[in-house]
Amino acid sequence: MKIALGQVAPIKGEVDNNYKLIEDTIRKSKSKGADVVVLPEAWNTFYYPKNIEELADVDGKRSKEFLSNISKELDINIVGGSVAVKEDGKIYNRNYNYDRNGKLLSEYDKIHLFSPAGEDKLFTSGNKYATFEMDGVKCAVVLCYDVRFVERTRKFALDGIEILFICASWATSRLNHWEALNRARAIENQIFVVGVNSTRYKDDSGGHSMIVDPLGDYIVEPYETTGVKTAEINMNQVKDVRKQMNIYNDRRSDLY
Ligand SMILES: NC(=O)CCC(=O)C(=O)O
Repeated sequence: MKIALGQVAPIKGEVDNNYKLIEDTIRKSKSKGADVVVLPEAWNTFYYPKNIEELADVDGKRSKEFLSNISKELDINIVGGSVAVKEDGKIYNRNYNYDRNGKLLSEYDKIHLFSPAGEDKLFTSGNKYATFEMDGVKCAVVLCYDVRFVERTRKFALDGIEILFICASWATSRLNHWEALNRARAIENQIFVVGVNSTRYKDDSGGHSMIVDPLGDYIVEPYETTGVKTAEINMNQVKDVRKQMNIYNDRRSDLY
């Protein structure tokens, strides 16, 4: 599976420009031969303009139409990061994922809202997660702060996921946490982790997107420059790693 990391810099409040940016990112990913492109968090409005209520996508209509049409046109899977969506008078930080035929694979609303930045005052948190199968591989997504809550990823792993996508708008000042958490989730669950963070100098979103293999080694090292990077992952590696050391067989679930 060839994965494209959509490490881009959405502009706060400039929704139309951000759609164009994301369209270019998806087209560039396709031109590099990617099977899947992964987008960052909150790419329609960025994180967060004061008039978010006006700018949020009503019922996710525009985002869904856009992602569905372009995934089908280009024959590419899209892990859609997230968009601000307004529904029944509430705002959600929502993830949509599409397959290469334009079919919605799953959606979820960010569960743990980032209270240090007041996200919990603007948004309503979700209350369900979903796994999905993409080109025959079981996957799940967590949005940014959600990755800190270790039990959630463990449950996905127990459910059989082999790739965790982490879509973020993560501050430069905590990139040490970002890198450690991406690698930890890979090592402790023996899965691939694909982390995509936006870059935005002024709003301090620090890039360092990466792909980590089930041993915790980098397939794509965290990088700073804005732009798409691609790499192939070999799904057999999950089985190979678990043949050498299988933490699932050795777990003491009777104790925790
Ligand atoms: N957008 C977010 O959820 C930010 C999370 C973050 O920066 C963190 O340190 O956690």
